[in-house]
Amino acid sequence: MYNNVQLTNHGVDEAVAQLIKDNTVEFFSLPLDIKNKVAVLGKGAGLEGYGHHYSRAPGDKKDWAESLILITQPVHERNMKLWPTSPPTFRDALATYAVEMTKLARRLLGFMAADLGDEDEELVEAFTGKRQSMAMHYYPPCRHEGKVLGITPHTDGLGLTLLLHVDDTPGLQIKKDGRWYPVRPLPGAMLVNIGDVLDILTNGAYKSVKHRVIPDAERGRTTVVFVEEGTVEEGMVTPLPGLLKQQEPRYKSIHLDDYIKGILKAVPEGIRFANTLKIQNDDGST
Ligand SMILES: O=C(O)CCC(=O)C(=O)O
Ligand SMILES: [Fe+2]
Repeated sequence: MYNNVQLTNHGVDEAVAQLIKDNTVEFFSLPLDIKNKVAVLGKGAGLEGYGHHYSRAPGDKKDWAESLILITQPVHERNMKLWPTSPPTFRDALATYAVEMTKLARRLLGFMAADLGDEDEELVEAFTGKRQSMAMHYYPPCRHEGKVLGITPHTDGLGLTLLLHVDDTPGLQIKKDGRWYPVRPLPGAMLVNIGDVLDILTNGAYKSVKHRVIPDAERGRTTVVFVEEGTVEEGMVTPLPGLLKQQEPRYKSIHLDDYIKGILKAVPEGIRFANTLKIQNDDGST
């Protein structure tokens, strides 16, 4: 069972991946006033748009990244005012990449369902037709090691995250057994990251992984991150009903809307909201 792997044989159309990489690099290289045309709308308006999204971490280290976050599916939830028109091929690149990534996510979720013995593919169903978003990040080089972080340590709050490295600059680290391990970008590879919602849906079988980004002293780093949300019927974030026929639930159920509100409040405080949903056993274990 895996919860953080790099897939090299992922079948994503190379031209489609190249197009999103090229457009992302070009976007971040544009003058600030152009990028700010799609700036985050401000407090309470959600995370969509261009800006310094993660500079809300507690502690004295500042997050050192420029990001562009957009909802890509369903189409009617796209906020086209925040979809850049420069470079001119960016919108097309985003839309075609989202379609390719939906196919890859379906295949991966199918493997996970088989692995879990989820014969009815409830896991695949949970993600079908749900909201997807993309986050493009640029981490400028930084020589002040120790003073800044590319992205503060976190687990991804939502379902399945698929990360595409645009270059081979290192920076991403994952936490395992209390230690940070660097992820070395493999050319063309897609990094699979389990988010907290997937952890909850699989009743803890697939565990979300804590990760952070450390900026490189010499080179900038660009990534393209695809995120898919998953819920069971009525928009609930809960262990899959099929799994609970044979297991006790490890997480309480919550509606996705309340879950997202919970994350937005917990993240700035450095809290993993999913932990608050864990069911304690009589002996205090989870
Ligand atoms: O850019 C990266 O390597 C990580 C980005 C990330 O953790 C995120 O978007 O949640
Ligand atoms: Fe992340």
